[in-house]
Amino acid sequence: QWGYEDHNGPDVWQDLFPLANGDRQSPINIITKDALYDPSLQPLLVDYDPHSAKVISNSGHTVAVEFDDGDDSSVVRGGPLMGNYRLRQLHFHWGPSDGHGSEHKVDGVDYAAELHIVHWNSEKFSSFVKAACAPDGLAVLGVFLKVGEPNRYIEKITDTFGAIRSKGKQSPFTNFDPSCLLPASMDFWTYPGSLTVPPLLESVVWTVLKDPISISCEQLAMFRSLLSTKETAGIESCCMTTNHRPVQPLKNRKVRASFL
Ligand SMILES: NS(=O)(=O)c1cccc(NC(=O)NCCCCO)c1
Ligand SMILES: [Zn+2]
Repeated sequence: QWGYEDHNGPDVWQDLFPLANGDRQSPINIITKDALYDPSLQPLLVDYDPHSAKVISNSGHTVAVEFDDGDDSSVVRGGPLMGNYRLRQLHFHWGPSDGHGSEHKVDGVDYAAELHIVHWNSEKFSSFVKAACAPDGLAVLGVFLKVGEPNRYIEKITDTFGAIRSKGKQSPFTNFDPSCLLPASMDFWTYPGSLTVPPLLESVVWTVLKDPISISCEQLAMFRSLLSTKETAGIESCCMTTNHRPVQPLKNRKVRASFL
């Protein structure tokens, strides 16, 4: 099973997942001076129904809030996107210390963590799984987390950790609108990329917000206290201390900016 340790981590994912060395892999280092301002980019518009939120789960690789994607109650549109993309799940990536943990970088700088809000193209496809195999099938909104003040909305997520400590655990989680985890500005960079976890499918239109949201170091420590092992693991249980993929080659891609 793939993971983030030496024996099963990002450096050996290519053994089982050949796309690891593909032409549009994520994450990347966003070099701001090379980003092209594109005035034709529309504003990114999110419209989420808090009742779409269903469960929060420990997948063993991250903690994810899963949404009911049976209709277009919660969507993102605009920006570089053609049509509606339906909200599916959100999850986080972090590192072993506060100094790094984001997946994307900005001018070589890491943030402490990164939130991914995952959507799929419900205009062209009938399911997430089908959309995940198409070049414009998924839209992931990336939000950087910077260590600072405690975040009262992240607190709603960390409050559930006692019930989902080990891999495979789930807990009801509703009445949650992910807009509360977005910064004041919706300025973004966008580029064509991939899932940052196996199978690394090259089906993601990435939009990475320029401004971070805050998270406290205590809240970050709670993410690292989640377990990547099942409850039955007993004494061999281990903490989810890191789950971020290193940056990948830009190759023949352009990053566009929605702002000057
Ligand atoms: N990291 S990411 O590129 O945003 C990305 C995009 C789409 C799916 C995923 N990850 C998954 O689907 N993981 C399956 C388990 C997560 C829900 O428990 C990650
Ligand atoms: Zn992710």
